[in-house]
Amino acid sequence: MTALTDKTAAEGDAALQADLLVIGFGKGGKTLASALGRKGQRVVLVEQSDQMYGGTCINIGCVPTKALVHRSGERPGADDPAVWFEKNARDVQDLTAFLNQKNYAMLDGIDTVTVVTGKARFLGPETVEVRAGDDRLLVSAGAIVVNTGAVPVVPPIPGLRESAHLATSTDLLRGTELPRHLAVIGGGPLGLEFAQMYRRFGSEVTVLESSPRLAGREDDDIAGTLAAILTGDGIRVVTGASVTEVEDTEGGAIVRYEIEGTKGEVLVDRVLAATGRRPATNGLGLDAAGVELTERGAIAVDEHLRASNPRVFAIGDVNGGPQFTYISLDDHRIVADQLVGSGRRSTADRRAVPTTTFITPPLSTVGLTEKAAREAGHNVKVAAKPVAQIAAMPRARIVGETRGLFKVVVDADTDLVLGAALLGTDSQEMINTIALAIRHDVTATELRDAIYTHPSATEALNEVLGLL
Ligand SMILES: Cc1cc2nc3c(=O)[nH]c(=O)nc-3n(C[C@H](O)[C@H](O)[C@H](O)COP(=O)(O)OP(=O)(O)OC[C@H]3O[C@@H](n4cnc5c(N)ncnc54)[C@H](O)[C@@H]3O)c2cc1C
Ligand SMILES: NC(=O)c1ccc[n+]([C@@H]2O[C@H](COP(=O)([O-])OP(=O)(O)OC[C@H]3O[C@@H](n4cnc5c(N)ncnc54)[C@H](O)[C@@H]3O)[C@@H](O)[C@H]2O)c1
Repeated sequence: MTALTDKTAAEGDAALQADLLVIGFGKGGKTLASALGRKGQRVVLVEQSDQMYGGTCINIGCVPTKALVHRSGERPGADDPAVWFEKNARDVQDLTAFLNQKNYAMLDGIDTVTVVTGKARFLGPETVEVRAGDDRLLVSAGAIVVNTGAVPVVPPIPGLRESAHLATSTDLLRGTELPRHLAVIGGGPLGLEFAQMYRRFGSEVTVLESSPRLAGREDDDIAGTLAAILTGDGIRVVTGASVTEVEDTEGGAIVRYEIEGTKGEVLVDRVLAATGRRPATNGLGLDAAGVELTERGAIAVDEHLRASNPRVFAIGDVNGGPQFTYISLDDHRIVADQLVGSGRRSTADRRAVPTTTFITPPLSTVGLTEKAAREAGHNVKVAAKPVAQIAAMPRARIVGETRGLFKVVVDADTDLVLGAALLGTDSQEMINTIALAIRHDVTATELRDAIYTHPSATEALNEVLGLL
């Protein structure tokens, strides 16, 4: 059993009985396993790959991408871009290897937690089989939490799946070669972060997005500023594009597309499929467990994240909720509350969940857009100012990043903040302050007149909200 777990090998067991079984080493699952293990519960945490201790975020998601985004802005002009990229890619891979081992040790170091490395599959409502090669272990548990994440979608574009040049985000993060020309199919957060970071490392980049514009949910002024920043960086952004075919040739892959009947094509050496991620439920044997799926293939859960089998919970990307690490973390709070708390916490408690797309400068949002607020019938006031014109925010000039637009949407009748879209330096920090204000009914006037540190980005609120 050594392939599965050192602890069972020592005891020679082929079956484990636990209070809690967590399938998948994601953010919510590992936090739950750690919390309940520290309370003395017998916990088994199963992860299918030793490359994934700690889950998507630290190994193939948030951490390596943001580390590369940061490093992409630091290239010394004279350096060979390919050499510089390779060095940085290796540095970031070292960082994720370090965090992976830290995560393993963090859980394995708890006496009552057993980390099992193998692929889990339900055999029945309360029994799971874990396999690694020829090794097999049966685990039964009072509560079972599925935290298996999501996997990239490769769209059914003729020639794409067969192309030698196809890459998922995971493939790119595990490589060290700088593409000469990268095509990115899909202009969502993942596509844009990769597009801009490769561009800044020195690749030519073409983004092919099927929607009529980028950031389709955002107001026109924010979406327009975003597009101008990306094209200003030399990224070719093609919107309204229907990608019709990918054909491998000697010189790379030809990606063909159409916009309203007009054909176009681009020759590239790498094609990133960035068209979303779907819940990872394949091979989990959910039928055997009596666990139902939604129409979109996620595990169907109630507001306490309980599945149709009441012993089973689903947390993180696999339950079809917003795909963010901090949502997986919050999911763990709800399940912990069910297992060892008051049982009152639920997904309905969530208000004003912020997002950040980590392009440079970052785009951070929370709550309603101006358009959505008007459509919802609010009497709307808007404060918006280009970052370059915000005199009270020297931070932008200090860090040499003055691009962007800050916009806050306020209810004119109540003075409460309805939403914000902050495209500008350090907005990934500022947005958390605005989200907290929305959640706790802090008014726009109070936010405007608050004392902020200097020179920070948040102090822009003193000036921008003064426009109301
Ligand atoms: C490139 C990229 C960048 C991202 N950037 C951000 C960001 O900046 N901020 C943000 O908040 N979110 C970001 N995300 C999204 C975020 O990473 C995910 O929403 C989050 O990691 C999901 O966590 P989770 O808890 O659902 O599970 P995951 O962390 O995905 O973990 C699931 C684990 O389950 C394992 N597993 C699957 N099936 C089995 C099985 N049958 N048996 C055993 N183990 C199994 C998998 O190997 C995996 O380790 C990014 C995602 C990607 C891909
Ligand atoms: N900073 C962050 O928080 C961050 C970063 C990366 C990823 N993520 C998460 O990971 C998940 C996956 O991200 P994503 O950007 O891949 O997914 P997404 O679903 O958010 O965006 C996919 C984009 O691809 C476009 N698209 C779909 N099919 C297409 C096609 N055939 N041709 C061209 N365009 C097409 C869609 O219109 C959309 O704009 C998201 O849920 C996101 O929340 C988060």
